[in-house]
Amino acid sequence: MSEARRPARRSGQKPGGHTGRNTAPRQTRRPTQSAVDPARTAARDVLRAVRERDAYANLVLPALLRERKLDSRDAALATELTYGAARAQGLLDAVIADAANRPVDEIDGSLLDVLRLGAYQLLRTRVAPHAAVATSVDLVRAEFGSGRAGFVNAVLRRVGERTEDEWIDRLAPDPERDPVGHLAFRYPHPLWIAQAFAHALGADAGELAEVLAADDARPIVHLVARPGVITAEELALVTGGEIGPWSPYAVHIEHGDPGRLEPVREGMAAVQDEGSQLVARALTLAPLIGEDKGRWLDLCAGPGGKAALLGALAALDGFAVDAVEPVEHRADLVRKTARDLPVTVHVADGRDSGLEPGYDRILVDAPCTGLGSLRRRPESRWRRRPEDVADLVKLQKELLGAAIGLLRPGGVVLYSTCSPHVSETVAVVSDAVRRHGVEQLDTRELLPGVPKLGDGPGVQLWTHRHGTDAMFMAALRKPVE
Ligand SMILES: C[S@@+](CC[C@H](N)C(=O)[O-])C[C@H]1O[C@@H](n2cnc3c(N)ncnc32)[C@H](O)[C@@H]1O
Repeated sequence: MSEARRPARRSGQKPGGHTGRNTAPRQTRRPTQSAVDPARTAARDVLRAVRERDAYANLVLPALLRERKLDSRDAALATELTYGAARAQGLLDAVIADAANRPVDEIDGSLLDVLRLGAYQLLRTRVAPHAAVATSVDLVRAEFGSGRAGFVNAVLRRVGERTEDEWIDRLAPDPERDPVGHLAFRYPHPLWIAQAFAHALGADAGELAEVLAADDARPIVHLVARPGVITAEELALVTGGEIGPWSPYAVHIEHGDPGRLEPVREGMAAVQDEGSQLVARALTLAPLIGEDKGRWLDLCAGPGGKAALLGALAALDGFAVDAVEPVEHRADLVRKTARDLPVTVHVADGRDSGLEPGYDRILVDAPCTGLGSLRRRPESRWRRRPEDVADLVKLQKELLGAAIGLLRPGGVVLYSTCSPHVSETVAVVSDAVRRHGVEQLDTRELLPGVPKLGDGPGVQLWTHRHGTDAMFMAALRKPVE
């Protein structure tokens, strides 16, 4: 068995046990785990949790940084390395496989995590190459001993022999013959996702590089100022943030933990992507036939960001919102998020909620692949599978059909996804129009002042154009007989 394939020794065992064939040069320095760089140790541990337990890096990392009390410099480095390596995994793996002369699935996972971190530093950061290699070798030596450290040392030295562009020239598909494949390699995304984006862009497929690059940019935090409680101007003043360009409730903050901001702790504001704010607002602006009697429904409500914004807007007019969520702990999150608002939470399947029909306005913010918010969830692009789409589309169609059944004649349903995949967006909407005879409204008119919304009638937001998640939305009105 090669060093690279040797099963990981359980953590907690002392380093220095039998390591089998040792192909590495003799090493005299044996760092202990505690002596190894805390930022890189944290990054390695998060990548391991993502790989072994399907954990979410953006949940595990902040908890781990708090628990280990990393200072702000180490915390920033750990964050950059973890998220950067998680996002770039496809490119890093191709380079590592070439440098190691074997497929990455033949490399022990614990070593692969460190190789990904090391390769990321070598190719995509200004960390000095000797530091990138030495710290990676130290991580492995402290845990597994010199044999495996020698393997990591050799592979990373080979990785460092070329720049990122040189590796792309060597390994990426030819840009003339396979332009989408080339871009998917250069701006690391699975090919099927790059193809789905190109399809959704249609005539604007020339923007694909910008779409993919936007997923790699560090997202800034968007806050929503709760209507009727605080204005965006006041929130920007209190937080030192910038007023968002499109939603009247949005404030952007570049730095800091939003959970520590007083308006967030007091429930006057919350973290919410500006695109999500536009979705909730669009529902409230849609023209009904007949009077709005103030019966609103959010059919897929968890964790409750849009339900809370709808609730706050409903409260201004003395209206009320029902919120449906089948997953108990997510229903709890809705209750928490929308506390003090006229929002009633129902734990139920939206396809068969048992609610009384006759709603004026319904939001179907359907479960989806989430391909529109990959920048916020670093590892998710590598976890999603194209096979996921068909099951989600079936559920999306059923939920939209159920919502139309709950609308009163002249009422409006707003269908939205945090995905631009056309099977989840325009195809679901066309199916509903065909099957249920609803009228498609020009959704662009429900986002006043927002530019570049395409040909309609649905709206596709794009991160590279609008700075929001790539939300899709379409407003459908039930005809009056
Ligand atoms: C995209 S999320 C909604 C996000 C939410 N609107 C917000 O702004 O916080 C989709 C939600 O639909 C829920 N869901 C899944 N299956 C459902 C079903 N059959 N009926 C209703 N909701 C469902 C999921 O649990 C998830 O909480």
